[in-house]
Amino acid sequence: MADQWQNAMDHAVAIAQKAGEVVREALRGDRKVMTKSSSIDLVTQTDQKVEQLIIQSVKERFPAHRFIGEESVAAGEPCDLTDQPTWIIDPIDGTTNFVHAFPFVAVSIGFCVDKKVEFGVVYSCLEDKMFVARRGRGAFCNGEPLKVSDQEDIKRSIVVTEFGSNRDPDAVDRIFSSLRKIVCLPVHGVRSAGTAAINLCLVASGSVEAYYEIGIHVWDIAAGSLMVTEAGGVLLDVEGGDVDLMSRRIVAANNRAVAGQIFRQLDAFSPPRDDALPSHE
Ligand SMILES: O=P(O)(O)O[C@H]1[C@H](O)[C@@H](O)[C@H](O)[C@H](O)[C@@H]1O
Ligand SMILES: [Mg+2]
Ligand SMILES: [Mg+2]
Repeated sequence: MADQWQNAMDHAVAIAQKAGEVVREALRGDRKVMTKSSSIDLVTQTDQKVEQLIIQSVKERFPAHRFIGEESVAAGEPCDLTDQPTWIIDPIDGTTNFVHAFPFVAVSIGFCVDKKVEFGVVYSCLEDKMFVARRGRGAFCNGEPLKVSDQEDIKRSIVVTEFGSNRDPDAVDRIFSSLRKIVCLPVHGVRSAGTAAINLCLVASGSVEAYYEIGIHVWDIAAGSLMVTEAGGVLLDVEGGDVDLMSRRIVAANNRAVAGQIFRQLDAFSPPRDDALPSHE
């Protein structure tokens, strides 16, 4: 059966590729760094330029579609997810990596209809890996199908997480207490790529068993979350309920056994929801 969203997905892949060229080119020159909510919440002109490039090109092709973009929300646009076709864009996921030339930087484009992610595109620009997932049709990296790890024991797993940009002492204490419990299970290892989108692709690829984070935003995870489920993995909230893309909390794992062993260690907290803020932190 023909795929209703094939044209949009092809467009997303093409524009992610083009955005990746802009990111790679920008890495060859100086990067002017600005800050958003705090001194460690970074943004560059490249983040803004890439977001505009993506939005303009999608608008020309699909004028009725809506957008949630990280840098547009930072500039005061609403973060409203309706039932209408909506592109959810993180122009550079891993801006801190980009600023420091730490080599994991992604362009992340999710596409939702009726609040469900229909497709996700994550382009890992420096690895030149194009991850694509289509709801009900699988997840792929450079055309090769992705499959999660079949490990069921957290003690034989690698877990990925991030510290994020929240330095509120209570949040930092909870992040460390959760991490301590996970490290001491013990797990084989803990890693951080510095980008939620790539972390989710690592779960989808079977390179790690799980990823969790509190404090991410919908644009960090919209595309990568579908990569995980289409590769056979699961998503949960950090307290074990259903994942909510606007809640800023996620556990992504290869299976329910590992996801359950993760969320039970977590000292959960609730940052302000993406859909409850006039503009994001
Ligand atoms: O702001 P960008 O788009 O680079 O995204 C974020 C990452 O994706 C998080 O996992 C990560 O923890 C950081 O909060 C980072 O800000
Ligand atoms: Mg991001
Ligand atoms: Mg970003």
